[in-house]
Amino acid sequence: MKKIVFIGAGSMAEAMIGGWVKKECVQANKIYVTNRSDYTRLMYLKDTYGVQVLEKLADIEDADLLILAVKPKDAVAAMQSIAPYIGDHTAILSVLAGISIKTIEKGLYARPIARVMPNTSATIGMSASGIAFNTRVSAQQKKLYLQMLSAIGLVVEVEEDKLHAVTALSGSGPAYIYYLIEAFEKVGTEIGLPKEVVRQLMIQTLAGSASMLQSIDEEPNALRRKVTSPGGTTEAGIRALEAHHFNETISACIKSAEQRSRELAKGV
Ligand SMILES: NC(=O)C1=CN([C@@H]2O[C@H](COP(=O)(O)OP(=O)(O)OC[C@H]3O[C@@H](n4cnc5c(N)ncnc54)[C@H](O)[C@@H]3O)[C@@H](O)[C@H]2O)C=CC1
Ligand SMILES: O=C(O)[C@@H]1CCC=N1
Repeated sequence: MKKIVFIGAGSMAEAMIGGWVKKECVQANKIYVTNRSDYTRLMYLKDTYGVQVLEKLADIEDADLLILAVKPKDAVAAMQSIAPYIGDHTAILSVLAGISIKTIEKGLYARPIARVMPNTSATIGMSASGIAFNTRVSAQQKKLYLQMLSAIGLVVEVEEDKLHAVTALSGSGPAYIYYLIEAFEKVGTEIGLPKEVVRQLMIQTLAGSASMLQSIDEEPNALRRKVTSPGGTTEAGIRALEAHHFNETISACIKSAEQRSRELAKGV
């Protein structure tokens, strides 16, 4: 691909650009960025990653790929602004939460469209992404998208409707984990450790547990049992989690996010 244009230059665009440039998967000078009005932000991306700033919307005409990366509420306006200039051969990759392939086809006409739900860990090549395609995406294009997404982490192909679940779990997931670390830091300081020490200990604990799950062929439940001594500290902690409805809390979190993704699809 000679020209890839990001429509929207926020957190998710930066995470993908950062990941691709670092992994040398896409040459920075083939990536163009544009947004609604914040030119300083575009210059920051240019200076940091070596990407190009799109001079005017008409310059999308010869783009091979447009990446839709605005907020879902701005999607219709963004599509209306680019529709007059979009070239016949241009394919679309959307990272918009909720917004369906059908809506994108309505806004940008019949063309190859892929919807991906990455997460911000793309920055360090550790995204967990789900992807779905419309029928116009060729086998060769699919292969290319899967390669591009693999360069910034794990990618799993799913039916389009399942992207709501992917969004709720791994799209939003990093925020839940950061929230968890915030909670550990709060309580850790309450019971007498400096915040920095709590952070170090819990990041390592999180990374260690994730690596155990990746490298050892055992169920989470079995690994948990190995930590939990009868009558010990873990058992006391887990009992408190159960008493405070941990499973219901997680279930409410994921179902609310999934529901919100479905609402975004309806423009709510
Ligand atoms: N932030 C995240 O962790 C993830 C976000 N997403 C999706 O990525 C999309 C972008 O999210 P963020 O980067 O977090 O948002 P953001 O608010 O950081 O960035 C949005 C960008 O779109 C630009 N924009 C708004 N209207 C525009 C228009 N009409 N034309 C051109 N540019 C326009 C804004 O100026 C801004 O640069 C959303 O649809 C979100 O659902 C998907 C996965 C994870
Ligand atoms: O919060 C959001 O709507 C977006 C989608 C997944 C992560 N951030």
